Amino acid sequence: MTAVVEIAGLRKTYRSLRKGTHHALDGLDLEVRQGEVHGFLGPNGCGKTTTLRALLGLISVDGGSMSLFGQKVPQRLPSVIGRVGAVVESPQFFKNHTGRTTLRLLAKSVGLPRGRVDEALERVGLSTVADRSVKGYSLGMRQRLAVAQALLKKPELLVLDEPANGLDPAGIHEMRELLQTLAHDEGITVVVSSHLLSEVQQLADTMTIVSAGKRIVAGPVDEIIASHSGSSLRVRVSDEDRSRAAEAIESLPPASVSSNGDGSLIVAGVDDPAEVTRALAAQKIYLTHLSAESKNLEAVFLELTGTGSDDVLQVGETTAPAARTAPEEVAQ
Ligand SMILES: Nc1ncnc2c1ncn2[C@@H]1O[C@H](COP(=O)(O)OP(=O)(O)OP(=O)(O)O)[C@@H](O)[C@H]1O
Repeated sequence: MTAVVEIAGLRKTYRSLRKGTHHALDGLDLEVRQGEVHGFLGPNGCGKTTTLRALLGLISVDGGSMSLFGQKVPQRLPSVIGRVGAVVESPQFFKNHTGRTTLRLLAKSVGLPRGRVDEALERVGLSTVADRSVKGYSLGMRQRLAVAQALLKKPELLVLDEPANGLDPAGIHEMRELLQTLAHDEGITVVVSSHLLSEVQQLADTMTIVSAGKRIVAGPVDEIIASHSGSSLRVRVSDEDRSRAAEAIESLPPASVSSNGDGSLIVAGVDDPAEVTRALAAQKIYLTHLSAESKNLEAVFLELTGTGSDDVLQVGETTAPAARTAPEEVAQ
């Protein structure tokens, strides 16, 4: 499949008197293939927005190369930008206008036929509320209106920066369904940045995990999780049997046993739980609990990026990242 987005070795340095030199992008690579939903995942401040803004020609970079549909960016951006729909800044709307008027004005300003408006409203599921003023829209409806705005020009690539930010679970679900439909039914390539681990896990086909301006890993979401997740077993026995149980399990090479805060034994290196039950039964130790533990994307993400729980929101959390006081960009 053709690469729709190709970024190699991207560098962006910010300098300010107060904070000194900061490498927002430190040789970042990103590749997105046609027709996939690609999750661009990383903790707050790792460089996602900077990358997307650079790709869309909104900021300059200091090094590296970028292309869209095989055309060098920013040099050839004018020849391909018509194929890209993007929402990278928080969408601002005139609140007294209806959804339909908002899109009509936009379509008119860029010379698009009026018929596109109804089509776009239909695709994002806003047709029935199109004649209500935007001030009565929920955040999820506004996000969908922003996507409709990006869809007006019938893009082949849709770039969305944190589209789930601030949405409630129902809004996140709707956004996910919309983006998957656009990608899988209509063949639009979708790039979504996110710090919401569960969201990428549920939404994307492929992903790039970024930390401190660098790509840490990229590939199909399932493969990344599978290749980084080691399964383990959680075993519980009575308190008096616990140390004998640990010894019995450790006699099964290459098993290793560690204690968990709740009194369970966590066993790694044993694929077949029956081996554990056999080893314990041979010592006349009987289980009160046995279960398989598997790592989710959050555990993989924390392991790969080396980020602590202070740096990254937890699975399912939908709060917007804390506001940042960004020093002024200094021309390079
Ligand atoms: N205009 C600017 N001037 C100085 N530093 C900036 C500027 N814009 C971004 N940065 C810094 O560059 C780094 C990357 O920021 P960026 O917004 O790309 O991160 P992000 O991954 O999108 O995070 P978030 O999800 O919090 O927006 C951060 O440390 C940020 O403080």
